[in-house]
Amino acid sequence: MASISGIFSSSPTLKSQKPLLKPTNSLRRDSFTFPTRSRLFDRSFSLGSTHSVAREISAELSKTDDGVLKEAKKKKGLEKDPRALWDRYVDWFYQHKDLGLFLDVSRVGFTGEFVAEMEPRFQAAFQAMEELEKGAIANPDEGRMVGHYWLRNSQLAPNSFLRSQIDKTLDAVCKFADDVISGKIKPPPSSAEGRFTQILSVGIGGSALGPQFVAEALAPDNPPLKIRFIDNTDPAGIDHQIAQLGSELASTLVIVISKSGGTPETRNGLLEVQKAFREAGLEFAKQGVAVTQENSLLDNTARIEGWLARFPMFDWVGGRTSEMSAVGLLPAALQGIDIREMLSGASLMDEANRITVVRNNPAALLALCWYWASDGIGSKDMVVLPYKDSLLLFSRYLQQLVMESLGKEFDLDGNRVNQGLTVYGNKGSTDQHAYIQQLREGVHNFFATFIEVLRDRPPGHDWELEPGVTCGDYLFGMLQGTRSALYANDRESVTVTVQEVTPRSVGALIALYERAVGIYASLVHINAYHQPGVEAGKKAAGEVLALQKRVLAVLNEASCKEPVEPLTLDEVADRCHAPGDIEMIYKIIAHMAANDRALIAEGSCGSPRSIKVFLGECNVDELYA
Ligand SMILES: O=P(O)(O)OC[C@H]1O[C@H](O)[C@H](O)[C@@H](O)[C@@H]1O
Repeated sequence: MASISGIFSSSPTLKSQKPLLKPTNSLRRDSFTFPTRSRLFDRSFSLGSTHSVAREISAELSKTDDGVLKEAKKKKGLEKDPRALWDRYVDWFYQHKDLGLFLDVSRVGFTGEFVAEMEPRFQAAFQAMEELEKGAIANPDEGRMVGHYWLRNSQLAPNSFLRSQIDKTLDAVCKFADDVISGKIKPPPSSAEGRFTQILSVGIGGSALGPQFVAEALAPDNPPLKIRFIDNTDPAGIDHQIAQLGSELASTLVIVISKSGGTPETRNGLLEVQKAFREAGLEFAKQGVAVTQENSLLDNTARIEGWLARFPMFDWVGGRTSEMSAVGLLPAALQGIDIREMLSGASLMDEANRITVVRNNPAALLALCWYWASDGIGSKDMVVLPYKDSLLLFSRYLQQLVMESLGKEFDLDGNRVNQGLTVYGNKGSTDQHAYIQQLREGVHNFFATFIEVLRDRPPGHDWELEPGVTCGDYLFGMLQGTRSALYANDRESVTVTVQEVTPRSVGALIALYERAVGIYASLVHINAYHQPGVEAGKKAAGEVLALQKRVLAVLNEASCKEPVEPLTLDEVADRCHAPGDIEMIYKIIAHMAANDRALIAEGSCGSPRSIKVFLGECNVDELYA
């Protein structure tokens, strides 16, 4: 059994230390050294203050009148002269030679005047990013550092403790994956296979989207372990995944991923999977792996129940930027994906994104385009169109990365701004046969991002399906044609080109968009690293379930009477002392009735005022509970 619990050291988190600290205003961030942990805390907090200098600059700049943007847009339509457009293409063309990645922003109409106007904001954003990477409290509301960039270059981590956490985890992930693939770590002998053949990943949001995207993009045709996902609390969806595994459940490694370790959907998925294991006579603990923060509910459960392995999630890595932590690396490595190459692609991209000249910094160029195209307020949606089947899930992955990061009600100073940038898209050319009609001719509420992959097939496999033309040439033609047709109708677009879909280029793409989001957030002066809005929905869901328990108690009491007393909705609401919640009570009862947990005595759910309801079975014990 692989036990990596040593990785969960008992060191306190930075967050728990914060109240002990005294803010300083030192700006001499480069002169710090960190021989002891207490110095580390001092430093991170003083950098927090330094970070606020960049914030202040950015706050001032964000007050700048955006009249320039409007004026520039009015004056200048999109360039249509082919030679001038070619010049623009070449002038703004970005290439990263080592990564084989190119960025074309020529089909976004920003002007030189606009770029000059934005320059101070970009410089403030670069400064904020530098401070973030050095360990500033860049997520002020949650008092957290933001360290996903350290995951692909641990040397950047602000102290040796964090560095060793990163390195040890990466080594543990690689070793565990090697041992599972080689059969050194096996399922219990009851498995016919004698080795693990399947992964069932249980997680949601940032604990699912990265692993799903990477699996779709990079898993080989015959991976050492195949992967499936439970990323919801939909019972039918869960049953489907378990049914598909069939007898291979005995050789399935279940990876439960949750940073917080308390997300209800993930907990439910785990409970459902554990039930399936019990029913199949299997011992879950021997096949269960947890990826979560130290001492979370999930971590404690896994430790107490003696699961096969546990891997850490760090406080300073957000869910939506966790693909390069154990969250993404463990499932990827188990599928035979070269995770060190992914990390190296991301690291190279990070280096490029540290350049403080906008036109030479690909993430800054993207942020510039987003700002121009959506007026810095998300007035246009970003449609992401990868012309490559394996990148299908990129837009879904970006949806969380971009929308959860940028969709904010308040800016860093508490002003109501209702920021955001809507992302959607599937893939080309498939979408040309679905909604591109509207993009070309309909409501003009978007800009496009084409993701182009130059290599069609592995070398030696191509053939001409008509003289001089391959299947991949069609895909290429469709992309170029759509890009031109949209532009001809004043629809702007960005094109990101990679040579091939490889662990390196996928790592680079993830890093590119992570940084673009961070820079854009600075430009519009918001915190990209928290998600307060998500809590409102979770709280409301909890309230619905609490109300359901009261409804059940009321119905149970009436159903235990002799004779049974069917109740109207008004009666249920009164007895729950919740007359204002009658609509929700109706929905709760309709849901229970559809699942045979409540019986309708009179009327039908289609006519809410007419129904009288009771429970098929009364539970006397509960009456006195
Ligand atoms: O990883 P977990 O703690 O289970 O969280 C899973 C997801 O839940 C939330 O709703 C957050 O908004 C996401 O950012 C997060 O990725």
